[in-house]
Amino acid sequence: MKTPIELKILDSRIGSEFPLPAYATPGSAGMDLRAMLDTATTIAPGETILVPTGIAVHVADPGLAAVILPRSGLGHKHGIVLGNLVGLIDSDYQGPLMVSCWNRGSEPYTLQIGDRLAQLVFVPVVQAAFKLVDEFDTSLRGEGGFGHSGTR
Ligand SMILES: O=c1ccn([C@H]2C[C@H](O)[C@@H](COP(=O)(O)OP(=O)(O)OP(=O)(O)O)O2)c(=O)[nH]1
Ligand SMILES: [Mg+2]
Repeated sequence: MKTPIELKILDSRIGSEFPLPAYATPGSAGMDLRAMLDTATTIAPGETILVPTGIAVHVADPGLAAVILPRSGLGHKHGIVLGNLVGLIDSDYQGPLMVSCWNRGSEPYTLQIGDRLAQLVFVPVVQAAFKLVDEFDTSLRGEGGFGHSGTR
């Protein structure tokens, strides 16, 4: 049972020349987002560009969010990842979905119009209400962190 999410097409090439984002397989967690550029665009090593996806989504439910994640093939083979590492889409955001695209590699990379460059994953969210305390109940870990347990 899939959760309905409102989507607006902002670029008419989506839904005609290029399909709407969709799950590639029944078990897919992410839907690929496309680079809705005006022209093929080369990203120089170290450069970051903001790429429109041609859509807007309104998640609406504060118990949900969407995250934009890199595609593993692009990231591993070509160094094409996200300038913000992970994009977080708030449930009340209604603007265009944008992908910050960072070439962390050592070769220029050319994005063609409509290329699938990142993926969108919907996730549950818990909004917390802080409760001020002076002391925490003792836990097994306590204040140990940042590798204090070693690597073996
Ligand atoms: O990769 C991304 C990340 C964010 N957004 C949109 C949706 C998100 O809800 C909004 C704000 O993102 P965020 O809160 O991460 O950015 P900010 O720098 O804190 O901006 P703001 O002050 O608008 O919250 O920008 C995108 O389109 N793509
Ligand atoms: Mg913010």
